[in-house]
Amino acid sequence: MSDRRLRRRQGTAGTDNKRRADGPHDISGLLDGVSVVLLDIEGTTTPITFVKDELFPYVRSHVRQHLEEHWQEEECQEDIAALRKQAKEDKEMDGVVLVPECTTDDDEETRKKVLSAVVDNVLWNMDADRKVTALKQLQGHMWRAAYQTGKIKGEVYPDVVPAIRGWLETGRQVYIYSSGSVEAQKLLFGFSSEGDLLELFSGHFDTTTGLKVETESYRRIAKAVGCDPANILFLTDVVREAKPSREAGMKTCLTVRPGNAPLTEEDWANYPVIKSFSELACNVSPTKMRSRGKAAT
Ligand SMILES: CSCCC(=O)C(=O)COP(=O)(O)O
Ligand SMILES: [Mg+2]
Repeated sequence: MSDRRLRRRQGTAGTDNKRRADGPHDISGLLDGVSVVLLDIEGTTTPITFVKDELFPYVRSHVRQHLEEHWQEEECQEDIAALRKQAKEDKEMDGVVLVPECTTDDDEETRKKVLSAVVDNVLWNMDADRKVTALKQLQGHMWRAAYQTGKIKGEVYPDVVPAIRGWLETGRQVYIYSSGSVEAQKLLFGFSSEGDLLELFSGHFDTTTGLKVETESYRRIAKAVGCDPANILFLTDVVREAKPSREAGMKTCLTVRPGNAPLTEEDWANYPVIKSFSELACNVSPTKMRSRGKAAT
């Protein structure tokens, strides 16, 4: 059997991302009728390596220190309570670490025991790259200090800002939908390598609206932005997110970026694919710029 047929049978694309990204793929008319562009972050606006090699390791190496320093604070206790609640829901899962009850008045021995359990619980959740709100809220709170002190700068692909500006100039709105908490999203774009980009976005959605693999989440987003799903274009690197967004009636396009998981032949056949936002850029003419506010087709 040929390599290609074998890969198709196994449902794996091998090096196809590179081969296919260099070849033709149909994205014509993708922006037609679109008045809202909804963007994923990791693997779409931002390299996966930034999340996996900078953001997540920061949490792993600072979680104990963060808990030690903020233990008495309401926000920290709320984060711990949310992790405890999530762990109870996960109690049947392999290797789950439960978080014992605690108060800020506990003796030192109890505090240390609970703190270690929280650290282990966070690491267990992160080992599985779980997208649960409790973990994402804590991560967002931890990254706050890292961004504000300049230890971390949000990475954004160079083709992202020019394309967004073109969409805005042609009367479209841009929203973010990421598993990272809304606070984490605002930090990434507020303290980005390209400066403060928050003014580009009309709003942000996270897992408090629902998981990205569930169709209902996309229906909720469409309702929240007051737009028919058919007029929303969702860009993501993950097929498990593309599928439910399409089921909800949105237009969907996959993004291929360096380091993203390879797409299968079937994915290439089923979805439009871009490797840079510049493929969806609007060349704004001076006339169109003067009539801002009108959605272009
Ligand atoms: C908002 S930055 C942190 C990204 C993150 O925590 C994550 O899980 C990535 O999720 P995405 O939905 O952007 O792929
Ligand atoms: Mg992604």
